[in-house]
This record gives sequence, C-alpha cells and structure tokens, in this order.
Amino acid sequence: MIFNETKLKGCFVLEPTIFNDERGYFYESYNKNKFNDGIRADVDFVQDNQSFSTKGVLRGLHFQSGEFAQAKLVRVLNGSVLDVAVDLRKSSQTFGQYFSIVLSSENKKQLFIPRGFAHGFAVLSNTADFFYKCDNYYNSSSEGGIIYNDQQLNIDWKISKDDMKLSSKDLELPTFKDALLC
Ligand SMILES: Cc1cn([C@H]2C[C@H](O)[C@@H](COP(=O)(O)OP(=O)(O)O[C@H]3O[C@H](C)C(=O)[C@H](O)[C@H]3O)O2)c(=O)[nH]c1=O
Repeated sequence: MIFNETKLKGCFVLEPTIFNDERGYFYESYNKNKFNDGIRADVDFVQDNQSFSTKGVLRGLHFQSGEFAQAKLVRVLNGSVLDVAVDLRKSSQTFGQYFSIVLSSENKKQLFIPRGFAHGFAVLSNTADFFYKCDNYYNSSSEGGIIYNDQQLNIDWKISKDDMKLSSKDLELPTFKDALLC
C-alpha cells in the first residue's frame, strides 16, 4: 500500500498493492497496522457505510461536528466518482481549501479524510457503489453540511450542473461561511 499525503495535512491518497493472476486479483483493502503506520496516526474505525448512486448524483458536502466528528476511509467498489474533501480546520494553513480525486473500481485508489473535513462525491460513471469506513458513529444531531456550489470553495465537480442530482436536503445546505458560524 502506497500512502501519499495531499496538500491538506493528514489527508492521504492510498494506492493498494494488487496481486493479479489468471483468476483475477486480490488486495488488502484495509490493514490496521499498515494503515496506522502509513498515516502516522492511530485510527479506530467503528462503522462501515455503503451507498449506490446513478450517474450525476452528488452527495455532500457533509460532516459531523464536535465529539461526533468522523474521519473516513473511502473507496469505490464499482464505477467512478470525483471525491472531494474540504479542510474545515480553522487552525489549518489550508483552511477552506479542497482536494479532489477520481476514485474508481479501476484505479482502486482510496482517500483518507481526517476529522475536521467536509466530504462529498459526484458520480462520473453510469452507477457507483461507494464504500467507506468511519472512526465515529453516525449522530444525526451532529450532522452539518455545505452547499455543493459554494462560491468561496468554488469546487469543480467535473460534471455539468444540468446532470447533477442532489437530495432536497443537500440543495438547502448553507454556504461555507454560514455553516462554520453554527
Ligand atoms: C450517513 C448515515 C445516514 N444514515 C441514514 C440517514 C438517512 O435516513 C439515510 C440517508 O442518509 P443521507 O441522505 O445523509 O446519505 P448520504 O447523502 O449518502 O450521506 C453521506 O454522504 C457523504 C458523502 C458523507 O460523507 C457522509 O458520510 C454521509 O453524510 O441514511 C444512517 O442511518 N447512518 C449513517 O451513517
């Protein structure tokens, strides 16, 4: 597994070692010791999530605040997405900056998003099965979010606005500025 830290401190791109043979392939998608060594931190994942979406679906930008903040290790089982992590850590030198990457069943890349980030993704393929590990439990009353087209963040989602499909909840999310005031 190769770990590359992004410009956002603590946020890493992981590239697994794939063992191919005449039957297909095998790889370790998660190994606690190798993972914690790779990101130089001790993370205990407690919840796995999975979602299925069709082309153009955009889920996010979401986060959980306070003691229920979640770190996430995300990957795509089938299809491809543009995955986006936004640094919400007010003391960070990259506060308000984002990192985006195409995650796909083809490239088998993963993104580790530490606590203190907002997360979202847009589906680039016809369908996508999205899988992620969280280091804190779901807590609906701690949920927060930022509107996907926030002017200050200016995220390029790589899909046209006409093709985007968002939940009514996500369409009503606050701006970056307003989300951080609460
Ligand atoms: C996140 C979550 C949701 N739910 C329930 C709540 C709703 O009744 C239903 C759908 O939830 P939601 O519309 O928030 O699902 P997504 O839009 O995929 O939300 C996720 O999208 C982005 C990409 C994220 O990074 C977050 O993990 C998460 O917010 O599942 C649960 O029961 N447990 C959970 O952990």
